[in-house]
Amino acid sequence: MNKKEIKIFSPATVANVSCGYDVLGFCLDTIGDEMVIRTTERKGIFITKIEGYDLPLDATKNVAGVSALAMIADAKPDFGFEIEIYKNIKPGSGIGSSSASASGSVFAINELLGRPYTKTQVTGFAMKGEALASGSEHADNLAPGIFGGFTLVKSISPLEVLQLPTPKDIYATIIHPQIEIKTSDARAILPKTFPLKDAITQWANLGSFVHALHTSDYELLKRSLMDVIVEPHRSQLIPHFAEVKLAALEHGALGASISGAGPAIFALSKGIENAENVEKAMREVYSKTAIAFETYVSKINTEGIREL
Ligand SMILES: Nc1ncnc2c1ncn2[C@@H]1O[C@H](COP(=O)(O)OP(=O)(O)O)[C@@H](O)[C@H]1O
Ligand SMILES: N[C@@H](CCOP(=O)(O)O)C(=O)O
Repeated sequence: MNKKEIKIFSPATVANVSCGYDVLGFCLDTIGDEMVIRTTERKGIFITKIEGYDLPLDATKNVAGVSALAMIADAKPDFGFEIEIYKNIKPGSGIGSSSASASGSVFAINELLGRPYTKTQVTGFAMKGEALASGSEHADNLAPGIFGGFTLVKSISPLEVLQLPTPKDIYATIIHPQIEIKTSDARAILPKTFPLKDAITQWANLGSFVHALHTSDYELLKRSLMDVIVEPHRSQLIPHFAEVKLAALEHGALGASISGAGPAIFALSKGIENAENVEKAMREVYSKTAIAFETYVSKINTEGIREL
């Protein structure tokens, strides 16, 4: 007998990770949404409650509903689902707010259906929801949320996700200035073509970053966390980005860049002490401004979305 209700934690995620625009991501542990999903006799998807932020209850306008509708169109259950969303991740944050909802609903429905779908298939349904928010399909936030740890999306069609190892002593620091940047807008400002020399630099860094994860080579990781493609364009949308990045690097971070489409900025550090020093240094930069902000230090969440 399958369960009729499930409560989950759907974590925030960091996409791009400097050198891996649209393909690399990792999963956070200290911030995420909660969701309750239960079966109902009436067929369909019904978002019955959203707390935290003002988002549409209409399932066709909410990313959680869109991905869930895609899954039930395929599974064709003879019952429906109610979804409650308790949002902690501000929409337009750059730490995968839309992704947490789009993946949380389908993760939970898959559990309630007795797990007929693989993690890759669940990610495929979640992409339908994520596309509503960002204007195009990408899975670099969804994959780390669903698989946990660091992930690389090798291809979106057909969808292929690689799970990468997590070096044991690596921590993330996030600063989230409370301004909103819509992912769709941050995608629209990017040039359509890039100089070949920049592409060469970027794929060399991406390859060496993946190698560094496999070998726990922190020195190489530090030299690979660079972005010559996206960061130069998007950093203009984030007040004090250069100062925050410099402060993080001067206080022990291995690297720092824009988290997803921003405005959040992430740093990776070896050891929690360095990650906390980086947090303090990032806070000092924004404390001198009128912009409200939140910061988080997190281990890498290797489990991903979990049942509560
Ligand atoms: N359940 C949801 N959670 C978050 N955002 C949602 C949700 N449903 C629809 N949206 C819309 O998606 C956009 C936020 O997504 P996005 O710009 O990708 O930000 P983020 O980087 O935080 O994921 C907003 O326009 C928001 O209204
Ligand atoms: N690869 C995407 C990631 C967007 O992440 P989000 O957390 O800002 O939704 C992009 O950079 O556009």
